[in-house]
Amino acid sequence: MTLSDRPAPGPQGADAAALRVVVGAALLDGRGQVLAARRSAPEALAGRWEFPGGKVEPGETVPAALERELREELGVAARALSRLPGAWEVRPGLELHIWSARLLDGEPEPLQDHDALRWLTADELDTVDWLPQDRFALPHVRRLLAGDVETDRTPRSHPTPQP
Ligand SMILES: Nc1nc2c([nH]c(=O)n2[C@H]2C[C@H](O)[C@@H](COP(=O)(O)OP(=O)(O)OP(=O)(O)O)O2)c(=O)[nH]1
Repeated sequence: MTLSDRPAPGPQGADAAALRVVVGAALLDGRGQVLAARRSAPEALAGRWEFPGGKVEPGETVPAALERELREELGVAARALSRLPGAWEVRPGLELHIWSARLLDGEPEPLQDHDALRWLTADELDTVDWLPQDRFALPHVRRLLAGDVETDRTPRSHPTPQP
């Protein structure tokens, strides 16, 4: 059972006030690859892989938070597309949501919080050491990737290796 199955907060909104969302991006390149990022901090999480993103600030929408985090952490412009099913507890009061996102401009770089980035195909999703909660999202990401190949034909914003 995921946290999405819980009853909605009561009319006072007390649960909602206590609950914070961290949003991760399944950032697609339009060619069937998704970006994974290796955390550099804190020490307990360093070396584990995640979907780049961060906590939604008070008063901010989830898509806006995602787009802001991708600008700050990776230096890219991206558009949040839609939320994947599920919500997973990171710790009490903090739950993880994953959204699909499209890279619009820029080449992702590990500017903040990460020390490595990898574009992964569906077949490569299991080749990195994901944070535990992120593993629950992988079946949804795999489905997303199956529908991502050549969905748009605009030039990729990250370079193709030359022979
Ligand atoms: N960004 C991100 N965080 C994740 C994922 N999976 C997962 O368990 N987490 C956890 C790691 C952290 O405990 C927490 C997010 O914290 P964060 O440090 O990335 O948030 P933030 O960028 O907003 O940083 P701060 O304002 O707290 O300094 O959620 C994921 O896929 N992406």
